[in-house]
Amino acid sequence: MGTLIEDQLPPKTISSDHLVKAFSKRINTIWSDHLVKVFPKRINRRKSRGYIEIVIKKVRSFLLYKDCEFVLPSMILKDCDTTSSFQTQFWETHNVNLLHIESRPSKREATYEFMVECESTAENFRKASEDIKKTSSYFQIISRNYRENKNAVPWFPGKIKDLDRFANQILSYGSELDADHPGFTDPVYRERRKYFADIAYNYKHGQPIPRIEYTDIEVKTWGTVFKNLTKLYKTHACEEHNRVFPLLVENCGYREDNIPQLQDVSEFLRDCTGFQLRPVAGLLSSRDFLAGLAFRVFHSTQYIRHPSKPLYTPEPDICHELLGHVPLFCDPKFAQFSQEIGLASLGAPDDYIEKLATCYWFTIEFGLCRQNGELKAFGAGLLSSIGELEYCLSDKPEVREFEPEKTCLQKYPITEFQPVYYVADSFEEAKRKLIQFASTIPRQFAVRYNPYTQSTEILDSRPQIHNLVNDITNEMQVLQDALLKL
Ligand SMILES: C[C@H](O)[C@H](O)[C@H]1CNc2nc(N)[nH]c(=O)c2N1
Ligand SMILES: N[C@@H](Cc1ccccc1)C(=O)O
Ligand SMILES: [Fe+2]
Repeated sequence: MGTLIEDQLPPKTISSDHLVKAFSKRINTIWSDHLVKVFPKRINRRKSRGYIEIVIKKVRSFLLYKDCEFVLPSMILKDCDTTSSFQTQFWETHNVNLLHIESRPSKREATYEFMVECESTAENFRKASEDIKKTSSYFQIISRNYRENKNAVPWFPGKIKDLDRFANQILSYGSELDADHPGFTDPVYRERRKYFADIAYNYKHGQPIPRIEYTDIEVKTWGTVFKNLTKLYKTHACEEHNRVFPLLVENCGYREDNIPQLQDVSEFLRDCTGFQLRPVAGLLSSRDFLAGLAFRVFHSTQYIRHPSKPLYTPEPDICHELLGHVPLFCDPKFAQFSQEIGLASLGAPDDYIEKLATCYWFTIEFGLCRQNGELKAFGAGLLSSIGELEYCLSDKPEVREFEPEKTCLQKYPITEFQPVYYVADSFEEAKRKLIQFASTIPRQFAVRYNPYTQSTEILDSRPQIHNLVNDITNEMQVLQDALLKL
């Protein structure tokens, strides 16, 4: 992965164009970025105008990149209230490099809130933050570097667009195959994987997902998987999967001789539950992957498994995403359950991320459920693997009740059939248990997803909670109205 980024580093003489690129890469790639939220205590309310004019002293150019303003170090703030200009100088004297500063009307107090993005050594940052905390009425550090800073909340996306930052944080790039991968020695396959990885790497939120002309070999592989799996679904898949599948055939081109396009599927999903797909170049960390779910965004691969092993693949591929995951994300209760796992993960400590990832594994990937007294598969890893779909409902594996407190500790293999499966009574029941479990995660605030602004909100003040009460009261009104008219 490293090379991809280094290739784009600026040459020795720097044009402003190159700087823009370098800065955007830094924002995306340096994990030590700190996002600090500060309330200046003595803000002059009449004077503050909700924005900051920036004059850069030593470097003349003011850089604008997409919707972000990247501010060079050694700058001062002019023509805004004295508090924030004090603060900027303050960061400077502490040798903290400002990358981005933003002011917004606060949702917590009748004042403005400053979001400051900066980088520095851990020691300088600690000193500066201790000092600034004294002059602030609200102070929070949200950092990628949370392991070095015990006061920091692990960084998580605030706006849906922030998911663009995951693209270059993948654990393995799509074209880097392990030696035991069936496509490892196939140069044509590797080239193709690079092609897909690059599409995902360059994808930005809001763009349509590029359409793919799949090769004959790829379509044939899909056909084999599709034909064999659809035979099994009636007896092995849960009701929800069987209910939705015909709609995907009807609306999204699910056919033996056609690999559906992610864009078409994503649009259909949005109509069903508001879920959407986003292409991904490789494996994401559990933290990033789960955070996507909080926004009802599912990171999907676009390539297909190697033709030599159509019935089993050691990693997710388009068969797994489209045949395993998509049908269930069309189900409202399942969608809610999935988002709930995502929301619980935001800002959670590492050990809890692992526990949630394990719950994800034994439900969304490999879960079973009880329907009309029979066991059925709802996990996507089962619904996309002919071998494992039959195996999981045989009498060979061990089956236990889904109990997040216990399930979250279970170790599991990734490249072979699961020795243990967990059963949920219904998605609603699983969600209820999970919310209960999530309330044990140590976190100083509640998080809520605002679908209107497609952003996550940290709820840690009275005004925000009042707003929530207000929203719910409106909903209650609708409920009451509906009940009266029944
Ligand atoms: C959340 C859990 O760790 C899960 O296995 C995730 C990890 N990262 C991933 N990344 C991608 N691209 N696709 C996936 O299905 C997953 N699964
Ligand atoms: N084994 C699954 C793919 C998969 C791999 C890893 C995790 C989840 C799913 C299949 O063959 O379809
Ligand atoms: Fe999956």
